[in-house]
Amino acid sequence: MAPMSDRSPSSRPETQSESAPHRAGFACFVGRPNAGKSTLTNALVGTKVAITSNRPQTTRHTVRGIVHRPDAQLVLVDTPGLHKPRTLLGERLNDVVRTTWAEVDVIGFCLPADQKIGPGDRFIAKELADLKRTPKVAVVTKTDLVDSKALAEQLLAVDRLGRELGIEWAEIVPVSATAGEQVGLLADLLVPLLPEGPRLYPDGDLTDEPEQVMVAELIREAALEGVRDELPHSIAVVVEEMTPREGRPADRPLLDVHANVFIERPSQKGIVIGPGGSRLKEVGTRSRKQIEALLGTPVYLDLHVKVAKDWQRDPRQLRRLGF
Ligand SMILES: Nc1nc2c(ncn2[C@@H]2O[C@H](COP(=O)(O)OP(=O)(O)OP(=O)(O)O)[C@@H](O)[C@H]2O)c(=O)[nH]1
Repeated sequence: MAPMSDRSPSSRPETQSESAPHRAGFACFVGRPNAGKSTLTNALVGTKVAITSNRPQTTRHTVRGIVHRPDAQLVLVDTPGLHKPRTLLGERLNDVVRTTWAEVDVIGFCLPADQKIGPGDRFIAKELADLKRTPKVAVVTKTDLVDSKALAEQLLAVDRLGRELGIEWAEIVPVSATAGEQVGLLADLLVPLLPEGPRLYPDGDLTDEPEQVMVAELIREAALEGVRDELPHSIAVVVEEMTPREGRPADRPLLDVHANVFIERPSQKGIVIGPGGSRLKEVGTRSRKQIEALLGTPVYLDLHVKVAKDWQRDPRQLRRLGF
């Protein structure tokens, strides 16, 4: 195994970027729900682009974050978790995941340091083993949650898993995205696995996800906070309109955002709206702040809760909701 080399971003000679060929390509993080994929994407990119939550399976859209370096451009594709499909939506999500895996230049397999490797991890690892050509980096996440002994054991367990399933890890890297530990090193190790080539996106781009989709994701994230476990899959958010308010002075702009929160059944309405509308108000306040931070402008957010009956099972509804 080749974990934890002592290379660090600061130890790289400045001149290397001039002599080494420029590399550019795509990487995606896979792993079971809650493995820390979105948080890691954000830490690498340095700004909030993917949606994190302490609830599983919140990442719906393929959100790309882009790491710009003098020597490379690393485009991160954040996929939903692969899981046992129970609905049409579940099947579509799994298709999205597999298609993404086959297209990227390198896959980062995220395994949390604080949890034993379980059936969920093995399920994904077996799928990875079938993808012979794509280099795979095992990323042991959340290292801040364990001591060094437990971390060492986890690194060995990951090594064993690879050997057992015939996966040759290009690297095994422990990171903590929240503490910012080894995040730069991970980028250093991913870059050499990318093909040589010019940059794929202009400098400064952080994501090519349309703003409306990111705004919808932020609202969805806020709407999922603190609700019952079964509700997450029943919520979809569509931003209907985002327009600058007319007649505002140039130094005090306001962006009007109109969004619909779709649920599957009328009985779920109460959960989302809360007593006297209190919950929805909270969701609005929380997501508005995030949207303002994302877009850098004050926002007026208008949220409506609507019932789209059994939207997860209806192909027509799925298309309308952006799946
Ligand atoms: N302590 C600690 N917590 C972390 C770290 N990375 C992620 N988390 C937490 O783990 C939870 C899940 O993180 P996410 O990044 O949303 O996980 P994910 O793999 O993208 O999850 P899905 O979207 O459900 O597939 C969140 O509560 C994060 O705050 C880390 O490095 N340290």
